[in-house]
Amino acid sequence: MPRTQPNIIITGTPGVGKTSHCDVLAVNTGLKHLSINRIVKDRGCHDGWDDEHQSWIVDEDKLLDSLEDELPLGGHIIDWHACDLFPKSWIDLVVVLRTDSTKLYDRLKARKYPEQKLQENLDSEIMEVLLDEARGSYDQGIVVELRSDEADDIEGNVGRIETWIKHWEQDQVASAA
Ligand SMILES: Nc1ncnc2c1ncn2[C@@H]1O[C@H](COP(=O)(O)OP(=O)(O)OP(=O)(O)O)[C@@H](O)[C@H]1O
Repeated sequence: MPRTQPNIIITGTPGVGKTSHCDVLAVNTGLKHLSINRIVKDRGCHDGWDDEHQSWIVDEDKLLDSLEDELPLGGHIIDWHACDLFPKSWIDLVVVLRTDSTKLYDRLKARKYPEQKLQENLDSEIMEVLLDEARGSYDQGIVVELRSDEADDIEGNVGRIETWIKHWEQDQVASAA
């Protein structure tokens, strides 16, 4: 059955501002904010804790199994630092947030990230790893790169995404008529 509400991935390097964007977008649109980090932990979609990287070792099959009934229905904002595992047929828009490396350094430092993890994330942002992943996994037309340097960017970006949602929903109605 065609979706009446879209599924949107908000992705990017840790600290780039995904949660900050998703929280506002969820309030403004009523779409459901799915924090994949929280789902991995709460639904046990992992093979234990990785001490070195201070993160859960994600079991992608379990994660997809746990999402396969709800996600294809639409109406979700998917918040994660990876995007390539979600089937193309589930996803309508992929937003890759980007930020300046000095700003990212300050944000991760404020979160007391260990030096190695901080450096890995900085490298990942500089090398555009998430942007490449998004472009390699989805049609070019649905991948959008947005800046998340200043607090004002959040409001502007969310406004742009809300406009996109309205157009998407109008297109769905038009193509169903
Ligand atoms: N556009 C922005 N301008 C200024 N500060 C921001 C911006 N976006 C996020 N921040 C700040 O950066 C920090 C990290 O933001 P946030 O938790 O939203 O990032 P994230 O990408 O969701 O991180 P993670 O992947 O680790 O969950 C927070 O302190 C937040 O207030």
